[in-house]
Amino acid sequence: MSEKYIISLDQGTTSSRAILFNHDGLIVSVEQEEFTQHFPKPGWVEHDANEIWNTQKKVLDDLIANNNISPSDVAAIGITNQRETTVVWNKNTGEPIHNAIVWQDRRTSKLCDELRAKGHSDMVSEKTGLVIDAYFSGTKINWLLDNVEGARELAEKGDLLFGTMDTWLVWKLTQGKVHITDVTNASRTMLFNINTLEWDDELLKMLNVPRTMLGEVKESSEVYGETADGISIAGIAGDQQAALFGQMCIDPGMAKNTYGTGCFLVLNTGDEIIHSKNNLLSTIAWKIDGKVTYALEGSVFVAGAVIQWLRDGLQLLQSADKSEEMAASVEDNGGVYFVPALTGLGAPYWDQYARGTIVGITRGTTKEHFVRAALESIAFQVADVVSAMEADTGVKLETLKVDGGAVANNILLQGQADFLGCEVVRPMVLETTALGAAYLAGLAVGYWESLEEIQKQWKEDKTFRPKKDPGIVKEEKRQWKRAVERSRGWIEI
Ligand SMILES: Nc1ncnc2c1ncn2[C@@H]1O[C@H](COP(=O)(O)OP(=O)(O)O)[C@@H](O)[C@H]1O
Ligand SMILES: O=P(O)(O)OC[C@H](O)CO
Repeated sequence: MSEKYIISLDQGTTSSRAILFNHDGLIVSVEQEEFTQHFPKPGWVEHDANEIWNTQKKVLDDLIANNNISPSDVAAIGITNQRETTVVWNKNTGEPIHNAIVWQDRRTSKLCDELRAKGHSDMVSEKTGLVIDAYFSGTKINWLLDNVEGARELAEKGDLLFGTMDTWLVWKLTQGKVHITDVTNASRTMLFNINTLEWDDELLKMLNVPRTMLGEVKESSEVYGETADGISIAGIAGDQQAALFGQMCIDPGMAKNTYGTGCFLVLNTGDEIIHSKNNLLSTIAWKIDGKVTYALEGSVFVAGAVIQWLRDGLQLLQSADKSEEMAASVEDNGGVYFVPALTGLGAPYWDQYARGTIVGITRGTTKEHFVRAALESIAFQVADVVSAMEADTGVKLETLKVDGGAVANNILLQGQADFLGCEVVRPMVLETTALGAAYLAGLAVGYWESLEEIQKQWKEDKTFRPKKDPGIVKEEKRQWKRAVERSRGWIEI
């Protein structure tokens, strides 16, 4: 293969990035642009899809220009994206009919309550692997069609298209020629049957979404089309699935957790769909060469975001990385427990009416205790998800591979190993999400020959092992559970 590089486009919740990888799976260069977060009402979160496209295009162009490479040096582009975030656009004009509704947005909570009350939960869970929640795309599309003037008529006429961010980017990159998604993103819409691998008529009817709005569902590693300058777009996966692949969790029983804005713990369950009895999600990890791999996922909505809030909201921290030093300066949390249910609680509680709660404050509490409690809250939430997973699979987790912006924090990862009672392993390349998409694209075009070849590229940076007295851990977990109970159902319906 004469081409030297693969490019990953990582369209995240807060920024668009383009990353250049070489054949060793190492990062050559990164470009990143943040974009605007819109909060039009409490609990609502929107992005301007045109701004997302413009930032994504800019970082791609800058990456190529700043590294003095030409498109012909690039074997393929892989796309990975924030999942569930929903954009609807007019296929004739190419213009979105409204801002994209972001995965964190809670505006459709009431509709979800109604769907549950009508008894749809079991059917949705059986078909999609999901719980009924405002998190997923389906109710967001329904909201857009019912609340944007004229939208329903246009949709019925077949003029509107729906996409998650992968779909939107492919459509833009191919100048409106290709309207597709991949199985991983489709599996987060609440419209896709993960058993039959098709959009599902009963779900479409339940949410009143015309089938003409939906793109064709593709595998995660194949050529979907090409950019204006002739680069093949050859890999797509939602960011958490891409991270699972980038961490090379390719065998059943392997798990990774990504600590970003939220935390997403994903366990490879092979060709088996495990229907969780403990409020986790079944989802598609990837489909490659006709073979589907499934996963079990625990999604925690607020993780690194709690540190961001201490920094920007409370101005208690100068920077996110200062949290490590501050937390290390106290022996323990001083009895303070912080439940960061700032946008409700995700797995395993799924309480959209929970809100942030801090308990155990005394005259002796300092800001360092607050910071320590905030970091511990991330690790406690992950431990809750792991307990649910172990209950579902009957297997004790022995190793958790970790990645994401917050894993720079050693106190967090040591706390995680203590609360889980298992090894927590941080890899050398932390950009596992982008790497996963690069691998998917590179495999499709023969840039990498096989999984065996890329498996050798994964390297460990550091392993954290449990150190804390198990008796103390047990007591701290008990206190955490009490704090969670106090945060639940806070918003009155
Ligand atoms: N050293 C640190 N300790 C704790 N949290 C951190 C640290 N560095 C970054 N973070 C948190 O990690 C998040 C950024 O991680 P990133 O993976 O870039 O997130 P995302 O992809 O969700 O935008 C932020 O919420 C930030 O507060
Ligand atoms: O953009 P991130 O990394 O916060 O990930 C968002 C998730 O895909 C939401 O499900």
